[in-house]
Amino acid sequence: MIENVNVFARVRSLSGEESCLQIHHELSRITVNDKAYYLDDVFGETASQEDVFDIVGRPIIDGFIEGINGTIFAYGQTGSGKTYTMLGPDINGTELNNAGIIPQAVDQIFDTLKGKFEQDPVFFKFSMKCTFLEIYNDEIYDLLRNEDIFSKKLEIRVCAGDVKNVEEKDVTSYSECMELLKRGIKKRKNAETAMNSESSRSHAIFMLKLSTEEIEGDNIS
Ligand SMILES: Nc1ncnc2c1ncn2[C@@H]1O[C@H](COP(=O)(O)OP(=O)(O)OP(=O)(O)O)[C@@H](O)[C@H]1O
Repeated sequence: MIENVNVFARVRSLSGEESCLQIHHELSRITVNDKAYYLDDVFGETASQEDVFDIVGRPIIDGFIEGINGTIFAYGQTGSGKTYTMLGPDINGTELNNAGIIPQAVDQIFDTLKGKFEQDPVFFKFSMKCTFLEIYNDEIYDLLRNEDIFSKKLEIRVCAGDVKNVEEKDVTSYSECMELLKRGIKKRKNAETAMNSESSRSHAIFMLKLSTEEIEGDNIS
């Protein structure tokens, strides 16, 4: 069962080095230097991107399509595999191999919505908007703005709980959404760290806002 907050761990391979982490998948336990931690699930070095998405992403996306807000975020030190898990190893490549949580989520969302629409083109309607922000040195930048992002800092509207003047783009398909994602990623600030040759220097937030309308008899929901 999915709780309000679920916590997962994923261990990446260390190219030949010995790891101090041990994974016990059935017990959802990770052991670090003999200290055991129990989480909602744990993924070892052999877990695939699909394995991670099925447990971490799919329930959130199912809820999102039904109108429940959801967030998936990755946390870890530089080089630990956040970008790999969220996006995949080569998000800008022409072939999307080993797609991470975000591309798989976008695919599932449009697949489900288009299926619903094809079943009932008269009574089911949907629209989706996408925003992509980065937080760098405590400032917020819009990754989907056409002009130079360094010139436009944005502000959080605390009362409204959103970001002022952020660009919201309409998306109608998986490929449109992926184009925006790739465009935004190219604008992110990257630099090398000792642990990662292509380290992201900021926190990135990719958001989708979905509106649906279903007509059943006289009821519109
Ligand atoms: N599960 C995995 N399987 C294979 N390779 C992985 C895995 N996780 C990460 N890697 C590889 O490890 C390297 C670092 O991963 P990644 O860039 O995702 O780290 P990160 O946590 O996003 O780092 P940063 O915070 O510095 O941006 C990349 O070359 C990535 O392809």
